[in-house]
Amino acid sequence: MILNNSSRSALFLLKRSSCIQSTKCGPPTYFNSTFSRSPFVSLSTKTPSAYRDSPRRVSSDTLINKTDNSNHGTTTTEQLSNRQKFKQIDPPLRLYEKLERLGFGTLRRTKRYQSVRQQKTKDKHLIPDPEYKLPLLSFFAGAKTPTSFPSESLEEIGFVGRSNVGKSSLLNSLASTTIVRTSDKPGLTQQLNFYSVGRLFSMVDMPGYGFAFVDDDQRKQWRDLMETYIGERKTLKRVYVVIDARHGLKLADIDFLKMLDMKRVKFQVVMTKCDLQVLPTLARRIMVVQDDIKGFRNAVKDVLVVSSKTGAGVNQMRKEMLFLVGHLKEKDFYQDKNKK
Ligand SMILES: Nc1nc2c(ncn2[C@@H]2O[C@H](COP(=O)(O)OP(=O)(O)OP(=O)(O)O)[C@@H](O)[C@H]2O)c(=O)[nH]1
Ligand SMILES: [Mg+2]
Repeated sequence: MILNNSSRSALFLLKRSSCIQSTKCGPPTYFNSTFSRSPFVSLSTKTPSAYRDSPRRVSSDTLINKTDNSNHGTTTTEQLSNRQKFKQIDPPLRLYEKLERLGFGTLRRTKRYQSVRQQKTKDKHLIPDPEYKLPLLSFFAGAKTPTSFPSESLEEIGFVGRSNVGKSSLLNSLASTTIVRTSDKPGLTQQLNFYSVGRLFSMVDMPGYGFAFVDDDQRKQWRDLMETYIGERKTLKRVYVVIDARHGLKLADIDFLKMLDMKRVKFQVVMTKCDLQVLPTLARRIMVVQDDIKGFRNAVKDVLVVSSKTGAGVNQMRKEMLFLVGHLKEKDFYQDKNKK
């Protein structure tokens, strides 16, 4: 029998379907799935991004709910995966404006953000903040045990966070220097390092917590050292909890925040490495983090956003620090400098 092209492919499809249904070929996994994808759709032909967004990657609960007829095709918030929920967060326009002003890029030219752009062009009288500079940074003490803490004199600001999150780099960036040692390998800072900022105040760089590559004894020793310092230091004015903007607050961070709250130490979350996020994702991440810290009594509600690499947001952080240690007058700090 001579077959033309179309009857050949029809025969091929018929054979393939009977093969899938027969046990000889092994049970195809997607047959049990509630997701009704045609078994003949070749996954390899999909683009990576399409594959990423494919319902196959969504948790099974979501999948089941999505195909549930009782919902009449609608999907409620509870049925969405965390990733989908994250994408649905709609940050307010003023947050985008703030991030643009801090130097975190500009919004894409989409219809959705047109109103922000129009609003911006109307604001012709924007006066940027002056450039704040910190005096020379100098290392004056390193402490591996509480007995080697230097005597209390200047007010201190501590920097904590998970390993490799960018604490030491942030100190360098704030003080426009490179004297603090940094590394792309976690666990470089292994003691409390005290740096004086001229005669204004001191910054204390601390080891990272939640570091899986050091042994438990070492980790406990660092944790005890930090807890003792934070709990007993009278000159400690504020603790900056540095987190990676790509990850938000992790369990180790929450655990540390609980300890700070218990010791009634005022702390503020600083999101760094913000250059590695696109603007809408960064804005959403900020909203999630702000929501996460709502329950902490000693948390400063505003989250600081910086990039040590590009310097975005660093000037704003310097301004906050100078105000905190009393070197910036209240009227200069609170005055809305952006309006005439
Ligand atoms: N892209 C980018 N990379 C950063 C930023 N800040 C720090 N890094 C990089 O992150 C890595 C870790 O930086 P460190 O400052 O050593 O991190 P750390 O938190 O002090 O690490 P430990 O001392 O090990 O706890 C380095 O390779 C830095 O170059 C940032 O804002 N943007
Ligand atoms: Mg470090």
